[in-house]
Amino acid sequence: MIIEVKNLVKRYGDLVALDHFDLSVQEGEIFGLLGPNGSGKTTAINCMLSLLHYDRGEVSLFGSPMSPQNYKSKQKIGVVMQNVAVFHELTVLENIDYFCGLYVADRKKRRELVDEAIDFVGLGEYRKFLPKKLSGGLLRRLNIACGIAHRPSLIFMDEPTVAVDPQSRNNILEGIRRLNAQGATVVYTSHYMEEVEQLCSRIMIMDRGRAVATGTKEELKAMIRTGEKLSVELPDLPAPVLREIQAIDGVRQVSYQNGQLVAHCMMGGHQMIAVLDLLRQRQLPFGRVFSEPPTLNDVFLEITGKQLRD
Ligand SMILES: Nc1ncnc2c1ncn2[C@@H]1O[C@H](COP(=O)(O)OP(=O)(O)OP(=O)(O)O)[C@@H](O)[C@H]1O
Repeated sequence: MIIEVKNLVKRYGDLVALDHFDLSVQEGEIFGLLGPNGSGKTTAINCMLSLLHYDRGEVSLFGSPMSPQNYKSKQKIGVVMQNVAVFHELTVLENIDYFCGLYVADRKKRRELVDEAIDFVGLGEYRKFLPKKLSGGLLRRLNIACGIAHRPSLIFMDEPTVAVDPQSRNNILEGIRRLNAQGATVVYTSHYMEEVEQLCSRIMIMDRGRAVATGTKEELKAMIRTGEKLSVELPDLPAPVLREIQAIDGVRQVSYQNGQLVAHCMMGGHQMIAVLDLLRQRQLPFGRVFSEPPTLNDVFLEITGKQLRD
């Protein structure tokens, strides 16, 4: 295991930010920490990095205990924090060179690494720009370049796509995939479930400082009873027929609003044919039909009783 966290407890006064938190990450993974605001993702990362004191528990990185003095491990780690942390007096190139210089003393080698990092995040035409001249998305890309230029083998990224434009978001996500393909293990926090689903090989869903479920997205979705969500466009649906649909085996919950029937179904059933057959038998014409698999929000909702997004 490249990361092994056991029984971590972190309190801020009376608030328990991490509540007996365990985590194992294997080399080569893109591991997602998914949870709503305040669930403890940033605190978990800061504890793993020894940036925060914790009350209890153990953190081991690269097979050895992590501590503020463990410089051997620190050299192999890249960190992209939630808040952009760059020097506003330095240009794009100077910023990346500065952060890379904390790890790589050799100037020639550093020049190569900095150039690679600039290409990597697509900031080639902005090398001489000061950060204040960059858009929010470009600034985030600079933040990433500063965190990864020294070619770390373990990268922590804390919500790197918050408030960025779609082009920069795609650039960032694609970049993370490439870093991973080049051998880096990535721990990625987000409260965007779609992003985590697309990117991560395994996901931990967090709530109130605890891991509520961990697995691949398929494993997580198999943990719940919620199955597909069926939507059928139809101009009219009398209430008695709606009740008949509700009574179909495997249909959990139905609603009809603005010409759209929505049926939430149980996992493992095939209720679409039964629902459409019933509409046909009742001579109710319908238009487009959609079927959506359960989302990680459904997983979160079923386990915690709350929506992932507040
Ligand atoms: N320095 C601090 N002092 C007191 N409470 C804190 C401090 N930092 C975090 N907290 C609290 O600890 C809990 C976990 O916060 P944390 O920032 O780790 O969550 P998060 O999942 O990263 O949230 P976000 O998505 O908003 O970054 C929250 O209730 C937060 O208010």
